[in-house]
Amino acid sequence: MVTSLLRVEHACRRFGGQTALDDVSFQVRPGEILGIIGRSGAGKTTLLRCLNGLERPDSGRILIEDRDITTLPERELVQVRRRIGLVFQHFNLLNSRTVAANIELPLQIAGVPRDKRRARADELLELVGLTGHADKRPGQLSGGQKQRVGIARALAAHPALLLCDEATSALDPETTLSILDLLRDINRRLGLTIILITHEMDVIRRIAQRILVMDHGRVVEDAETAQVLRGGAQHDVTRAFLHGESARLPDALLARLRPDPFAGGAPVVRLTLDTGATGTPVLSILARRHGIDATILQAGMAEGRTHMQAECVVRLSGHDDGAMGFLLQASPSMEVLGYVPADS
Ligand SMILES: Nc1ncnc2c1ncn2[C@@H]1O[C@H](COP(=O)(O)OP(=O)(O)OP(=O)(O)O)[C@@H](O)[C@H]1O
Repeated sequence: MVTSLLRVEHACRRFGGQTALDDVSFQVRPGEILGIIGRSGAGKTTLLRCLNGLERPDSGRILIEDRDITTLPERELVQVRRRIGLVFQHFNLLNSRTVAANIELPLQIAGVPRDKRRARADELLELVGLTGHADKRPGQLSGGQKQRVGIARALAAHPALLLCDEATSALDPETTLSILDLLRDINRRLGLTIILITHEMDVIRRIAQRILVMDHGRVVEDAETAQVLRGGAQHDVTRAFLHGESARLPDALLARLRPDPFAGGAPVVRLTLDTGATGTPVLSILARRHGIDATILQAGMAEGRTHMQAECVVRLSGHDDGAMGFLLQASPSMEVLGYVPADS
């Protein structure tokens, strides 16, 4: 029985003096959604190319359904590649073909007869919400619709793994959400394993169960997304991704911020709070029950996995032993950024 759909063991890849992959190891379980995030140059593209056999690591192994693709001859590699569906940032659709013919392309290459191909394309068009668009050309579709076609094409040959390379980076925020929801739906309905390569934490936050953070060719974090969002990040790069989306703290505040508590100092904390009808009036409770005044120093909105959240940096004045416990309950990812004079 296959326990891990994909296993990367000590993969290394260098280009001249440049290390693109440095001893990369991780596993992906069947049915999992894994988000791989990293800054530009971190090694994501090289890893993706190694995963689909376009590139071979200099050393290490990559096993897909227990077959080591780093040693397979080209003919067998083609078979393993059929187990992987690719979704691209710029869709890579052929405008000379209809939507249905684009979806059928991988099946045509694999020699599947025309009537079976068309039946599969119709099935997939329904799955991605594009019934009725079969005979259009990609050029007649919106960006989000094009990506739906890209996803349908990637699914055509019943892959075991869907590799999405910055699949939403060319889309506006609303369309991004609808595509991520579609991927989550496909994962649930088909039990399909998905790997998303991205540089956006929001993408991971929204659908990935696990996060892998790459930096300078290394995996610096491999954890459950929920754990990282609760404040359990192990590495600075992960924390930078988590908070990089929120505006940088104002320089005047940074200049006053000291790392350790001091007499007359007030903590500055970053809170992520639920909004809307389900949200607790955290700051009111803090004042009424705990006698703590919270001054908002910075605030913004962030997209959570299921709903919008408010992210704010506040200075807490007053003292109450239960206050921090209460805040941690309301915002499990609460982070104490430092201390400033209480009267500042
Ligand atoms: N074919 C190549 N020849 C030379 N150097 C390369 C090649 N491919 C990648 N590199 C180098 O390897 C490192 C990792 O690059 P890679 O493209 O994998 O990173 P990335 O995380 O995908 O970045 P981006 O988000 O900008 O695409 C970089 O320093 C890059 O310059």
